[in-house]
Amino acid sequence: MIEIKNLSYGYDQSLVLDGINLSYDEKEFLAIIGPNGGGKSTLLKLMLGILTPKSGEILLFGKSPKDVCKFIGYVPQFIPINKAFPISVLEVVMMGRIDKKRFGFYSKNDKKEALKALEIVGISHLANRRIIMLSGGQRQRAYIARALCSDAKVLFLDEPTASIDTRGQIEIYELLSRLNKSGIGIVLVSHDINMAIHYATKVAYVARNLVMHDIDTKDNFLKHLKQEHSHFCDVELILKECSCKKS
Ligand SMILES: Nc1ncnc2c1ncn2[C@@H]1O[C@H](COP(=O)(O)OP(=O)(O)OP(=O)(O)O)[C@@H](O)[C@H]1O
Repeated sequence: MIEIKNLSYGYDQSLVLDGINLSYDEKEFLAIIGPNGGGKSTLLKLMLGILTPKSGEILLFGKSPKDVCKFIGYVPQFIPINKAFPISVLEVVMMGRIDKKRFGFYSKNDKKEALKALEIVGISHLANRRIIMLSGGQRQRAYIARALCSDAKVLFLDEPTASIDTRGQIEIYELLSRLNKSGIGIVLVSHDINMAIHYATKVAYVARNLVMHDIDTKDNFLKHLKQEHSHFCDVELILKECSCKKS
């Protein structure tokens, strides 16, 4: 579903990503981890078609990302909220169907789909509340609902649990895991290695290059890190000596 071949990208002369290869299908819950400035968000933006590769190729569902945006739901890292604009949760979620509007109006079906998405993420009771009144975790659920109701086959999320408390983080990861099991692809950038390891089925470590790890079980992955990467710590994974296949 996502095929990346020999991808390189730099904002100026120097390369941020160099020779990246990745093969992903929607059955997987893929977490992209790595150090600050390693190129995680850049990789996500390339997969979304927001940026264009300097060299190499990215195919989503066999096509260029720009041609398949209707299958992609994106939850960005920062979503600015205009406090003076009293938009409701339901209205935010319906924005996911903006391309389906007819003559500038949402249909009954758009509203039905938005309510269904709110039901799935567990906050249908908050549909009429102003978005600024929600907690960080509830707001993040609303944005996931917005991405879902666009009929997305894969969700891309950039740091979905930043500034959410631990309980809220677990709930968001549980929700994403459930969505993944129901057939929706999940690709997320995370700094929280513990959460990523616990919920993801694949972990891509990105620091200019990409190293892919399969996670059959959390224990095996931690054992693997201990054996192969003696300087592993919670925040900075340094996998330069990694015996895993560098793709
Ligand atoms: N628009 C831009 N113009 C120039 N350089 C940029 C731009 N966006 C990112 N960079 C640089 O590209 C590199 C990779 O940035 P990116 O945001 O992809 O890293 P990241 O792994 O997501 O980092 P973090 O974990 O800190 O969010 C960094 O050195 C960053 O300064």
